[in-house]
Amino acid sequence: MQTQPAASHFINGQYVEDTGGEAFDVIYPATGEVIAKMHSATPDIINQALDAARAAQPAWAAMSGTERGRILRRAADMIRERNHDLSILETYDTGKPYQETSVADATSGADALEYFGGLAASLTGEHIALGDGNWVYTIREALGVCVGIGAWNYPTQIACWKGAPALACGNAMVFKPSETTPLSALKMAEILHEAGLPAGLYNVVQGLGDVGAALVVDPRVNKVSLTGSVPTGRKVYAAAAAGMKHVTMELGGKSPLVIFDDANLENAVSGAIMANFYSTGQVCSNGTRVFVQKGIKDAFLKRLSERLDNAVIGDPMDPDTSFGPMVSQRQIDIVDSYIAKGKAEGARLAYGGNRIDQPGFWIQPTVFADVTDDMAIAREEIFGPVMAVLDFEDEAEVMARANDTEFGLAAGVFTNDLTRAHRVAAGFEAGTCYINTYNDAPVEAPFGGVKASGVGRENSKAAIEHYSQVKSVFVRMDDMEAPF
Ligand SMILES: NC(=O)C1=CN([C@@H]2O[C@H](COP(=O)(O)OP(=O)(O)OC[C@H]3O[C@@H](n4cnc5c(N)ncnc54)[C@H](O)[C@@H]3O)[C@@H](O)[C@H]2O)C=CC1
Repeated sequence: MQTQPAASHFINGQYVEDTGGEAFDVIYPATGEVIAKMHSATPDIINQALDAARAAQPAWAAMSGTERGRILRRAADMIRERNHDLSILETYDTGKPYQETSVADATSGADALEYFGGLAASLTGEHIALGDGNWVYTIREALGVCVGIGAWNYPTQIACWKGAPALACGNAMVFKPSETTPLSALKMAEILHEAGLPAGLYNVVQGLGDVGAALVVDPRVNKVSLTGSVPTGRKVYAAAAAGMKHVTMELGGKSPLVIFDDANLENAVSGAIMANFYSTGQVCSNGTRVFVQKGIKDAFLKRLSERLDNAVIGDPMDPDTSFGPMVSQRQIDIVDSYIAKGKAEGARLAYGGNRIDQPGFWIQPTVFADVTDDMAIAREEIFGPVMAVLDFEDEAEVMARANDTEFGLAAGVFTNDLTRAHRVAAGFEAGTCYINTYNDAPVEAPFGGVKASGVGRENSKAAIEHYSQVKSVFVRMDDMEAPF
């Protein structure tokens, strides 16, 4: 497959290069090979993208929602038709197994375009009757130019989860992918324009944090949506606040997964696997603090080890492979350092813990048992395949411990006690909760965090609120009065 794109950026409906920008390599995580060479956006490229977005947006907002939606839904169909090639590209970009990318990346992007394309025609204001025959009507308006900044774990999905609601509401988008995974957003831009999106409405510019920072502070930008870490989120939120811009912050987490001893053990083990090892643990909502009630601790750890033995670790392009490499040298080094900390702090290594000796960024699925709340592996986001298993005795104790974190992205519970399940979900300080399941993220449901994990919601009708604003128009039918 040709992994080198025609150029680094996609602006005003076409590929654009500027070799004056800092060069960086794209690496296939499974082998460490360079698969593309890119250039970071120069100030001129950033200017071109924002000017194009600014120029194209008013006419797009003036189109009917039905027309806008038709283009998004056409793009969704094209993504599905090309799912195989897009999934291979995503595997090259991220290292995630084709078994995953073929069902969870381009397809999830298509879901977003289909969903928001469907909603576009239904975005209306309301009529509000006042006394004496006077009234107000509201108009749901686009914000203008939205900037999207992506993380490296779900590059296609993030490009679409931000682009689809933005475009459906009549905005233009300038998207900056993570410098680690810059390839697939370009394909999304290509497809959107092939589907009929007018030039200038979905632009992609490449670069590191400085390019993101330049976009955030630009006065031509009305909204910023970031998927990234909490430290980056704090910087971006503060910079956007100075310009009073709208924000969506999808940030990191250290989510709790609570398994009571009445749970279906096999399902609970499946939940813990999905909450820790899918995408080699590189999922923001992962339930990496697994609280297991003492009565089933030994059975849980035994069954978990047996199930982990079934992981197929190998060539990510092989459809049988179910566990791939980490995304980068930097990320595997972070994970390694946390494994060392876990050992040093006295946690018991119950599974894995070693790098796999081959080119690329390979590490075993890793489980620590006997973890306590104060350990670094129980407090900090690792963003890799490291599960921390903590013991607990009763519900009140585990709820206090589960919520004792600065994060609040997600939380899960496995139990067969119906009332307890809902009581626990109500008590979690988290934006996204799961009962007897984990890490589902369908486009129909709101997704996002509380506390340090974020602001705003992606997906669902809730996202519309974050990509549009309401104008109130007061209409007087009788005579206007004034004091003098
Ligand atoms: N809540 C969510 O929906 C998700 C959150 N994440 C979080 O993302 C993190 C991993 O992704 P990374 O790419 O390492 O995160 P990161 O925070 O290092 O980078 C995210 C993006 O922000 C850009 N950036 C960095 N500094 C910036 C600045 N000062 N101004 C503007 N942009 C800047 C980067 O170039 C990148 O595109 C994890 O913490 C993870 O939890 C990842 C996926 C989903």
